[in-house]
Amino acid sequence: MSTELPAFPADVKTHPLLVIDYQLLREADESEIDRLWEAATKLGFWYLKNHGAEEHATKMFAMGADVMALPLEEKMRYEQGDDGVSFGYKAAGANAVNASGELDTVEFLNIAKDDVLAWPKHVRREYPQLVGTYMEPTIIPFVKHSLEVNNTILDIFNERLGLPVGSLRECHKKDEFSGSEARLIRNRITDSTSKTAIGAHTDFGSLSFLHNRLGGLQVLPPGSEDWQYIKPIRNHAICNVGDALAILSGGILRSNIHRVLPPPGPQAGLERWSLVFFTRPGNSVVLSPLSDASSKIATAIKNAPESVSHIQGGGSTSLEWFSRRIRNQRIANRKGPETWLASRGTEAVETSA
Ligand SMILES: O=C(O)CCC(=O)C(=O)O
Ligand SMILES: [Fe+2]
Repeated sequence: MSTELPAFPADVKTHPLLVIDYQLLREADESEIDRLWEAATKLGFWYLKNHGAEEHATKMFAMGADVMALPLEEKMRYEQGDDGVSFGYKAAGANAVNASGELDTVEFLNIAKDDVLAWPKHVRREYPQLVGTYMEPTIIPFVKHSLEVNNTILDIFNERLGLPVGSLRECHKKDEFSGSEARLIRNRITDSTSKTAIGAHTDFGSLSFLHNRLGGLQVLPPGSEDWQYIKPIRNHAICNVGDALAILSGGILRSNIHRVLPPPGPQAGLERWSLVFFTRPGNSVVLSPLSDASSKIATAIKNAPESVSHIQGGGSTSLEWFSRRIRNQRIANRKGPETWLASRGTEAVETSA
């Protein structure tokens, strides 16, 4: 993909994020860890620099361009289906973006971390053959690096949450099947500059490691009525906390609602590509606050206002949580606005209020 993209417009309001230096996190720099903690607990989004994944991401975008150029008929042979499984291809228009059932405009390719780590075996599903040619040079290095970055951050949160060493790692075991996946996203040029590409949502899992080249991502900051753009910054990833970690931490870590629109200003009219690695808990992990393991989490739950009771997760397993959310956003499963509501995670209370 060309790096000569038009700049993000200067006259569009953006929401600033703290810039966290991954190398400093690795060196256990206390003041950097303080800043990460502030970002993760207040908004739940931050920029990450010096993360070492930039080259891997560039190669992933090239892989994505190649694979997405396959005929639709070929991609549809690997479609994710309507049963609440994410892995595989998702065509544009297969998901709702809101309760009235408007259609999304993005296509995805979701590659399971379990298939990547087991390669050349397929343990979760098959992908277009072309994907296989990119496994060793491109996909495996990207996924391994992304896991390393997210695990480093999980270990920091583990300590700050006062959990026994390794508790969060135990919830995200490398060898347990999970919903963890790499996602390549293409938003084709549409004739609208305002049509929602991905509807408002919180991420389903624990940590998302996102690579953006063009604008379009927006957050609804806590207490705000206005959606605000997150400006892509070269060589900076965007990281955010998802529902699973918000629930496990008793709401101390924030899973913030976000959405994607077509790129703004002079970037409008360009195809938008993005890339995410999602770290999600092992399928068997029960999504409930880890109150028994941490007095900080127990206190957070005790003091939580009634309005955030959704943060308790309801005790479903990670697999159930994840499947429910995916299944109910599929337009093929839509019965009415209730289907959209059934796809909601920790954003439910805030958005329906
Ligand atoms: O494309 C983006 O910038 C964000 C994608 C996203 O929010 C998601 O896939 O969950
Ligand atoms: Fe997201």
